[in-house]
Amino acid sequence: MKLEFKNVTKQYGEVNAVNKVNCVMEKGIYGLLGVNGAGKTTLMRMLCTIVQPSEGQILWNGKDIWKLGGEYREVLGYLPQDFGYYPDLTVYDYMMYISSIKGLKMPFARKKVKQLLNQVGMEKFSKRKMKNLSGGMVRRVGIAQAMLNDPQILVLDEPTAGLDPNERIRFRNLISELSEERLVLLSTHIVSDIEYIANNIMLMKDGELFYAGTAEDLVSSMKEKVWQCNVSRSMIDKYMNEYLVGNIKTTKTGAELRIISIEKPTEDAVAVEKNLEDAFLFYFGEKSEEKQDA
Ligand SMILES: Nc1ncnc2c1ncn2[C@@H]1O[C@H](COP(=O)(O)OP(=O)(O)OP(=O)(O)O)[C@@H](O)[C@H]1O
Repeated sequence: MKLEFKNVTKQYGEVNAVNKVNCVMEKGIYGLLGVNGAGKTTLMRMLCTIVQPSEGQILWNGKDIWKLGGEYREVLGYLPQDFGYYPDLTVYDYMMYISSIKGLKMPFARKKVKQLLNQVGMEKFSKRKMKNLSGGMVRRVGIAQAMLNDPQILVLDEPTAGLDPNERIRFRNLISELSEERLVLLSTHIVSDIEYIANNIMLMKDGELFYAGTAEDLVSSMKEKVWQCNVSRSMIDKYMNEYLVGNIKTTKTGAELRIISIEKPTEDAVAVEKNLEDAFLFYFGEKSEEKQDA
């Protein structure tokens, strides 16, 4: 399986929502990270043939996805960000309804719906109306419906939006479980959603894909070191203004700061291992001074 973006651009008036994206994707989990408005949804909508690129091509095993049409949609599963459903349908009826839209035959659909609801932990709620589900439950049904055709490409647009920390963990495990023999593209602006499950990280900013590769390579591409140091309360603002500061943990006397910097910020600062969160802050973040200036 091979999915290829060739110079893919989407313009909305003056805005380049997606700008000349080039990349090749194969089996595995791809975490698409970017702040709001970076172009993630537009990129995914093009991949799902909902929006047509203004320029460029998306190829599935060497063929243009628009030319493949229905044949391509058969291998695709999509959970949109604004996942719409019929509130009065029960979970089971909703799944059966989507099965019929996807052209699944009745006996097979019944079996598949049962199996998927079981897999996403929703079988015991199959008689509950969609409108009476929690946000996390709705998302789980959303994933199950995207899996009905056993897709080779599974596209999940911010599947963890609005979920609590426990549900996020459950989701990570579920996505990891579902990723076998598939290409999963998952967008988020929360690093921990993908830190442990994605083999590949893609970073988007202002419509451009400016990094695609492993998390390890991304982290080591940062020349800066990550330091941990303790500062007194009165000095916190000074460090916040001078450095790129990640975590701030208040202590009895002041705060423990996680600072990204080439030089050692304080005499007793200790260099610590860099992680994906640091890299994300480094490539997307800004010093609080810059925030104030903006
Ligand atoms: N239908 C549209 N018409 C006009 N502009 C659009 C349209 N869809 C997206 N845009 C613009 O394109 C840019 C990228 O939007 P997109 O929704 O793809 O970003 P995103 O990374 O998915 O953000 P979010 O996480 O907030 O969904 C934004 O500037 C947005 O305002």
